[in-house]
Amino acid sequence: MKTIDDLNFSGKKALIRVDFNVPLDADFNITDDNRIQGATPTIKKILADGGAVVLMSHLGRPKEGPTDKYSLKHIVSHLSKVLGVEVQFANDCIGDEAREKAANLKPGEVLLLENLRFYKEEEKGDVAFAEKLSKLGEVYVNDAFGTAHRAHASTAIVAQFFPTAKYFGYLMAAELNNAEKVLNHPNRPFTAIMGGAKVSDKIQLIEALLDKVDNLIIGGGMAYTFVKARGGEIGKSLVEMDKLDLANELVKKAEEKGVNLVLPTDAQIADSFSNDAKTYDGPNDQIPADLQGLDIGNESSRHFAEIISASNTLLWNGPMGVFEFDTFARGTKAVADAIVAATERGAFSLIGGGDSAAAIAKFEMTEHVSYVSTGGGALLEYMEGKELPGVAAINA
Ligand SMILES: Nc1ncnc2c1ncn2[C@@H]1O[C@H](COP(=O)(O)OP(=O)(O)O)[C@@H](O)[C@H]1O
Ligand SMILES: O=C(OP(=O)(O)O)[C@H](O)COP(=O)(O)O
Repeated sequence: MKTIDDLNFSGKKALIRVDFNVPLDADFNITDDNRIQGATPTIKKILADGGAVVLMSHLGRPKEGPTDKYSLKHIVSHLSKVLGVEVQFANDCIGDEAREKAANLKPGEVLLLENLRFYKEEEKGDVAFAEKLSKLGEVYVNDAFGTAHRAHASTAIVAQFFPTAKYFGYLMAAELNNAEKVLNHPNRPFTAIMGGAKVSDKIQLIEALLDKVDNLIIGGGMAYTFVKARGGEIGKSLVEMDKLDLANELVKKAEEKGVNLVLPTDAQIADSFSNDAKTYDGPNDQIPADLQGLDIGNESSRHFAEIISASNTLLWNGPMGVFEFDTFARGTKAVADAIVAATERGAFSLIGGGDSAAAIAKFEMTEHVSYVSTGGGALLEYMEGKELPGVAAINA
């Protein structure tokens, strides 16, 4: 893997694709800067070498052209603080201003370009647009793991203009190494814990994992589709009626492959989708018609924790319940606690997926697991065995 360690950036201008698609509140404060922190070592190494840095990113999914809401100018002051450098900003990612500011950049200086997605050419992977971007640096670095599953102008196409001067940043390298370690060199037993809302989002990952894991724990909203498929009564719980056969097939496949597929047995049953709901723990296949399961029950939490405790590699994707409400965060917290305890006695734990990372952050456990991925969709696609365009473009 060609990383930025293979080059001394002294006197060089690096064009770095980062993923600064960070969550902002109504006052444009960054609510989670994991992705900015993640790209910092790459930027600092290049500056320390005596190089200059031009940063490019998208923010959100702007529909039509420049909008204040999606401007990257909102992150400049925070980024300056994190880097300890006064970051310059270009109000457009291409054009005269960007060109001049990039041309005048001195060693040790950093320029951030405006949101790439203000041009539809970015997502279309337009070659002419990529070429314009390529003029802003002499070396191309991709450190945008969170966007590596997109074949966009700045993540993939631009690399062709740097045939001998394209490198992976440290974040990209760390993400790929950790994902690879879990997938291909896990210490056993290897347990995957899947949760979240929908089976349909995770189906390919579940199938791919059946060839890799010893235990596959399924919790969260998606577990009810499995319970329903077995003929259980799940009340108003989340279900995908068109995925019942698929759920049964997955259970059968797991049996054939000798994978221990573990479903919850009880649920925290609620009378409404709210933090103030009245709740009780009961069997998740006997939920009254007007009620719904919004978390796994305590019996399931204990069972999941036992399996996690006995594991040496852990992959967690998706919460066990509606953890955004404290009332339904108990199961997710129990799983997080078990993962932290296993990590402390030497297991390797990889946390992926936007909501699992948010849950770990909410419980202030980010420092107590082995690795929290900055990728949601990108990590899932990598784990499913797909080639990521952002990775392929550097390796080409
Ligand atoms: N039992 C449940 N009923 C309804 N929603 C649930 C349930 N369990 C989890 N969820 C919701 O699933 C969402 C996360 O799903 P998903 O996006 O698939 O996870 P991730 O982003 O980690 O991949 C969370 O917002 C959570 O509230
Ligand atoms: O937030 C992102 O991905 P994620 O929602 O899968 O974590 C990336 O920045 C990619 O954004 P996109 O899904 O709009 O291409």
